[in-house]
Amino acid sequence: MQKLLNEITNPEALRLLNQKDLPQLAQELREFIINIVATKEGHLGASLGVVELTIALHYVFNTPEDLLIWDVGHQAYGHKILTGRKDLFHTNRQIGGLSGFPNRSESPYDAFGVGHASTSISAALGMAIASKIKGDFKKQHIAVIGDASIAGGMAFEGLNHAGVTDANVLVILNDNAIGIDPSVGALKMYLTNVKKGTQKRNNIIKALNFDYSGPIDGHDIDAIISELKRLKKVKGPKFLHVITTKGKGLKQAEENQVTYHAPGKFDASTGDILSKTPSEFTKFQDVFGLTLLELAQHNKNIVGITPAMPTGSSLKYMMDAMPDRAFDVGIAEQHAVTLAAGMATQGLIPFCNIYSTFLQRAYDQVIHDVALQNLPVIFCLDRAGLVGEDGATHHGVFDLSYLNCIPNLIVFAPRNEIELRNIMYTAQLGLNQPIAIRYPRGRGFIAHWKQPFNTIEIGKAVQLKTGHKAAVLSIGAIAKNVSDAIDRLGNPSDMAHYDMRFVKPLDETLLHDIFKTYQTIFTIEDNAVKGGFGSSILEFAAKNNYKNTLNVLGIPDQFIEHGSVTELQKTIGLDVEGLAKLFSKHM
Ligand SMILES: Cc1ncc(C[n+]2csc(CCOP(=O)(O)OP(=O)(O)O)c2C)c(N)n1
Ligand SMILES: CC(=O)[C@@H](O)[C@H](O)COP(=O)(O)O
Ligand SMILES: [Mg+2]
Repeated sequence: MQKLLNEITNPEALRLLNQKDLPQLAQELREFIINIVATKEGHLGASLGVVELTIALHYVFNTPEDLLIWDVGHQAYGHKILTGRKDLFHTNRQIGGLSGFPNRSESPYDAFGVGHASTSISAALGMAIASKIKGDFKKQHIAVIGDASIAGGMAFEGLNHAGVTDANVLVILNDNAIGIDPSVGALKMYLTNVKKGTQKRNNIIKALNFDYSGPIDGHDIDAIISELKRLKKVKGPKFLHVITTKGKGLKQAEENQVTYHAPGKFDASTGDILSKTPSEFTKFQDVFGLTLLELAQHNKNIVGITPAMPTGSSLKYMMDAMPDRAFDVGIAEQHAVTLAAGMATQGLIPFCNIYSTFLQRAYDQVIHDVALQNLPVIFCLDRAGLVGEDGATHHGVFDLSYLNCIPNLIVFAPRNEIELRNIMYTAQLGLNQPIAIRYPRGRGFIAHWKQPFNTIEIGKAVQLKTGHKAAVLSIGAIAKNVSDAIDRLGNPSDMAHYDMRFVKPLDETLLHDIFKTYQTIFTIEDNAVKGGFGSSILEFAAKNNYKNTLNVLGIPDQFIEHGSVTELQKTIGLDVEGLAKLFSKHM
């Protein structure tokens, strides 16, 4: 029974509550989050950990006038529920429903759109400076940032700037000593020492000119409220260090914080994760992780790098087996890329695994530190294409475009697990240039993917199917939808299908054949249509004066929201049925 929570339709109603009732509200809010996430899925541990902090923030500050920014935003479920979205919360992360992250178009209480880590301090500082310029000295600007996210470069840059301003900004460090995987690095050690009381002097936050307070117990609502009230009156940059437990209130989530970061469906009363229907297929991530380990066992120069995603990327297999050769560098994509570049100068073979969406952070490093020096770094871009429920902030739909224009870089997309294995094998044999290998989130299509290795010839495409009337050129794992769509045609033998494999270099010899053979050509990619694979084919056609009918399909020039991958593909015509319909129109 959510007696108190049911009355809280917005934070104004919350502020009318008696402070002594807030622990009861915290309990109800936790239960509400657990009940919905248990069936609808989503991020769990982070939101459970900040229930008291969330209530205290909205109780003390005058949101939405005061601006509250949640770093990453995966911990903001309580915030959403208290700010008028309780009745819609069951639609969280579903198509047409609430976004899993704060989003300015969703609510005036979401002061800044988030999803990628370490942005909150810069954004809050920007808002605080804007308020000052506008002569508003009452407004508060608050960034809540986790212990893993504060180690990201941008967060340091924000602190460094804020410390020399008199901007009215409050940074709250929500320190639960874990990211998705355990936090890493010297800063984590520093924070541990602060908590143990062994780091009383040389406070690095004070040294950056912040009014520092804490650490305080982030589950003690009265303590947080009293400190927030004090800080509200302090001018200039302030920093509050709060200690919380990720997963607080659900035993399993507290004990197994990595799994319960985003546990999938679970039993709300017991906390036990519900078993999924077993699949004969393996995740691309595990194919990557297990293949890398296998290769590293034979090639001593191989090293692995992940910025804070050892479990998600499956680099953990190598980290467990070879801790000296596999590195979790924390939320530090830029560092990860240049670290790989440095290693490559010394003859190591770095497999730098970064989610496609997060590599956007390290674009200059890819160009300036890797490609310009032609260093043979092997980028493995995980979560390429549509990722599903995480939505617009996380879809990996720009990589082919942003990599396509970089000289020296090979760009490859495996259509299945065996191709992923073989390109990893080929790359570690020794390329004289960098390569980016992009593959999707989730399971592949081949049960027996662990086949003996074969070398892939760089720049060589393959024909998957012959045809009489038209040709489809696909890149990457979307090939599966294309094959299934062709199978549904009245006359499948009309359509030829080529897996082009490489966006760079293109297999121009084969392309000439294709353009001379088929009047109608489709290009299909799960990347933005602008600047990606299809654009390269259009350029090829223009350069060679081909006048064929070209249909370029991919992610349209808009941000795609959240929903299951299949649903999202349907909305943009990349699903099997949509492709089949389109093909048949041209037959
Ligand atoms: C730039 C970037 N890299 C990686 C991620 C993936 N990611 C999401 S949450 C998270 C861990 C955040 O940990 P922390 O800041 O401590 O917050 P907590 O989950 O503990 O509340 C990571 C690595 C991301 N969102 N953005
Ligand atoms: C909040 C965040 O950025 C991550 O938790 C992300 O949701 C991970 O996505 P995967 O589930 O695809 O690893
Ligand atoms: Mg944390």
